[in-house]
Amino acid sequence: MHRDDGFEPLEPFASLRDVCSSALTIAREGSPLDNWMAARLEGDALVVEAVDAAGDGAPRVAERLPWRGTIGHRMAVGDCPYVVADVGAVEAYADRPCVARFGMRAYAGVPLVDHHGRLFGVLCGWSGRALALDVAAHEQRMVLAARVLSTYLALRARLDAVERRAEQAETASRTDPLTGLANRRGWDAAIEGGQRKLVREEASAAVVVADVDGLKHVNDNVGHEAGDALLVQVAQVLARLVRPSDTVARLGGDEFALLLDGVHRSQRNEVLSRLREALHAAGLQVSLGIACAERGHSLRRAFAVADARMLQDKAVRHAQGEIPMLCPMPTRHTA
Ligand SMILES: Nc1nc2c(ncn2[C@@H]2O[C@H](COP(=O)(O)OP(=O)(O)OP(=O)(O)O)[C@@H](O)[C@H]2O)c(=O)[nH]1
Repeated sequence: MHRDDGFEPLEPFASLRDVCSSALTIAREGSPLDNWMAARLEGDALVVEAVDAAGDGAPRVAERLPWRGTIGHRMAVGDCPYVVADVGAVEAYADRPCVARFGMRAYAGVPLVDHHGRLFGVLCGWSGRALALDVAAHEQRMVLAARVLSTYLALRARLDAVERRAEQAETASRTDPLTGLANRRGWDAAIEGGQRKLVREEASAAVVVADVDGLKHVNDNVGHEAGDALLVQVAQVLARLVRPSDTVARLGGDEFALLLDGVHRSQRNEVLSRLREALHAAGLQVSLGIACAERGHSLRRAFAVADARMLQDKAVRHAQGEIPMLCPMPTRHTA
C-alpha cells in the first residue's frame, strides 16, 4: 500500500531464505570480501540458504555441502578465529576441501546458533585473494547478522509452537473425547460447510440421525464402562461405513449423526439399509432416520426431518418390544 508521507509499511521476512539474504547484506557491508553465503546444518550437510557471490564457482542455493569439509565446521567445533587474512596460513583451515573447491583465501565467518544455543548453521564470506581485513569491524557485523538470524529463528519457533497449540485446541474443541468423532460443534461446522456446498454446486447430501437403543439399560445393568464401550463400538461401525468426505459426529449422549456427501433422495433407502445391516451384524441396536437435501434445500431442515424419522423408528421398535430386550447385553465382570 502506498502512503503519502513516503513511508512504506515494513514487510516482515517471508522465509528463512529471505532473512538469510538480509543477514548477508548486513555482514558484507563495507567488506572487501566478495563471496558470501548463509547455510543451515541438516545432518551431515550444510544446506546453502543464500548466496551473494562474485565468481561462477560459488555454491548454489539449496546445494548440500559436506559439513565436515568446511571451514565452518572447524570454526564451530574448534577454538578457531572468525576472521583470517589468509586461510592458507591457519593450520586448522588450510586442508579443508571447501578451501580448494571455492578458492578461499581471506575469510570471515560466524557460527549461527538458535535460541536454545544449538549450532544451526554458518554465515561466511571469502575472497580469492589474501586480504588484510579489519577484524573488529568484520566480527561486529558478522555477530549482528548472526543475531538477526537467531532472533528470527527464535520468533519463528515460538510462533510455530503457538500455531500448533491453537490448531490442537481447535481440533479438540470439535472432537468428542470418548469416540474421537466430531462433537456437536464439529457437526455444526460440517452442516455449515455442507450447506455452502449445496448452494455452490448441483450437489445433494443426506443426513442420518442414529440413536443407540437401551443405553440407559446397559449403564444401569452392566455399568457405565460397558455403556461407554457400546458407544465406541457404534462410532467405529458408523465411521467404517462412510467416505473420507463424509462427517460422523456424536452429538451427545447416545445420539449420532452422519452427513453423507453426494447422496441423492433415490439412494436414501439403500443407504439406510446398509447402515442397519452393518449395525445389526455387529450386534448393535440403533434407531435410524434419514433425510436428503438438494440444491436450495436446508441441511438443518433435513437434520430435523431425519431426527423426527429416527424417533418414529424408535417408537415403532419400543412398541414392538424390541428395546431394550434386543440391545447387546455384555455380562458384568466380577473381579
Ligand atoms: N456410558 C455412557 N452413558 C451415557 C453417556 N452420555 C449419556 N449417557 C447415558 O445414556 C443414557 C441415555 O438414555 P436415553 O436417552 O433414555 O436413551 P436409551 O437408554 O438408549 O433409551 P432409548 O433411546 O429410548 O432406547 C442416559 O442414562 C445417559 O446418562 C456416555 O458418555 N457414556
